[in-house]
Amino acid sequence: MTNGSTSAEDADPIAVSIPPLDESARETAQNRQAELLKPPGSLGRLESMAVDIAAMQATPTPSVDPAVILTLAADHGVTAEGVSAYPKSVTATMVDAVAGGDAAINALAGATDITTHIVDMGVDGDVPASVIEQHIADGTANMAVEPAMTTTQAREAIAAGRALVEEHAAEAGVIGLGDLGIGNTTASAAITAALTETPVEEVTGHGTGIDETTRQQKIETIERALAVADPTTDDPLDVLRCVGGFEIAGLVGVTLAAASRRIPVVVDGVVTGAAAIVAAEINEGVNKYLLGSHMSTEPAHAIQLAALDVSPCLDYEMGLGEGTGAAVAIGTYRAACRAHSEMATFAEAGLDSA
Ligand SMILES: Cc1cc2ncn([C@H]3O[C@H](COP(=O)(O)O)[C@@H](O)[C@H]3O)c2cc1C
Ligand SMILES: O=C(O)c1cccnc1
Repeated sequence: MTNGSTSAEDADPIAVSIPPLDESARETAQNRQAELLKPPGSLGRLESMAVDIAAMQATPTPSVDPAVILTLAADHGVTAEGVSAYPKSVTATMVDAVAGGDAAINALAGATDITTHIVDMGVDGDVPASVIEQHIADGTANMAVEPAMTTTQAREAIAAGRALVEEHAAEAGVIGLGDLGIGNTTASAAITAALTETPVEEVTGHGTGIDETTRQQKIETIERALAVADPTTDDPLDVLRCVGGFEIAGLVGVTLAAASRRIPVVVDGVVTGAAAIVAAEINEGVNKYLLGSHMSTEPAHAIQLAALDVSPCLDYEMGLGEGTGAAVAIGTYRAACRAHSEMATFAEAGLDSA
């Protein structure tokens, strides 16, 4: 069951119109950068970050505020194959912790003035009433045995993600993507292998800390899943249905809806990266609205970012998810936008620029 979707989304949740970047706003912002009270180029990539956001938001004075992170949670049937260092029940426990303000995402988003929302897309267990409910089912099926979800469920989850943006982040300056779901680095690696045509061995990491023997089991599980369901690799919705997750599908919907509203989307780690490559395959216009955050320790992440042509703005050897990398990066994007909008020009300071 899902809720909050409009009849238009029910008709075709993947059909969105994504506007082109505003090149005139980019040019105005670029010119302003050249006039600010600093040697041209001396704020390095902070300058291009602000200019890129100006083109996305169609304004010469870009701002990340109000910044919102949507952390979508769901369970994965593939945990039955022993692919994670933690039991499936930890997903519900972590949703509880996020709702109570006790998780890493709460601390990091609090430190960077970001509003967070936690969403149940398909948790197999009880969650507190304060969690936003977009529950599709009690976790996906085991992808190593059968497709993770039905096409109807994949579409419902995408529609739910779109509804989340409309209902909770329509006025956001930026939206950061976050995930929770034991087993979801397996789904993410499988999606990445299929859509980027990369050998499973190269995209499969240690997730929450599995040893090398278990990683080999994870590789074998993903290879079996891709052989069992045999998704059409040039059909992103089919790949999502066969080896995805409800939170990943929801994040696809969030990304499509944000891009259609000119809201920049800050990709977090490997799970949100998997959602981003699905969204970009559904509609290539998405690419222009993606902002990198960090470089995850999971090997699929670098492959995803290269496929998306997105650069991370930091590398702190993080590999957690929840939106934690996005939270830290949004602090940097905010700094970039504030320098751009708040600094005086040489003329305002009564100085010649050269
Ligand atoms: C306590 C805890 C907090 C987390 N926060 C995010 N994840 C991350 O790790 C999980 C995916 O890794 P795997 O595929 O190896 O299961 C997801 O829940 C993801 O959000 C966590 C994992 C744990 C254990
Ligand atoms: O990069 C991530 O998003 C990640 C890495 C390990 C576990 N969960 C998420």
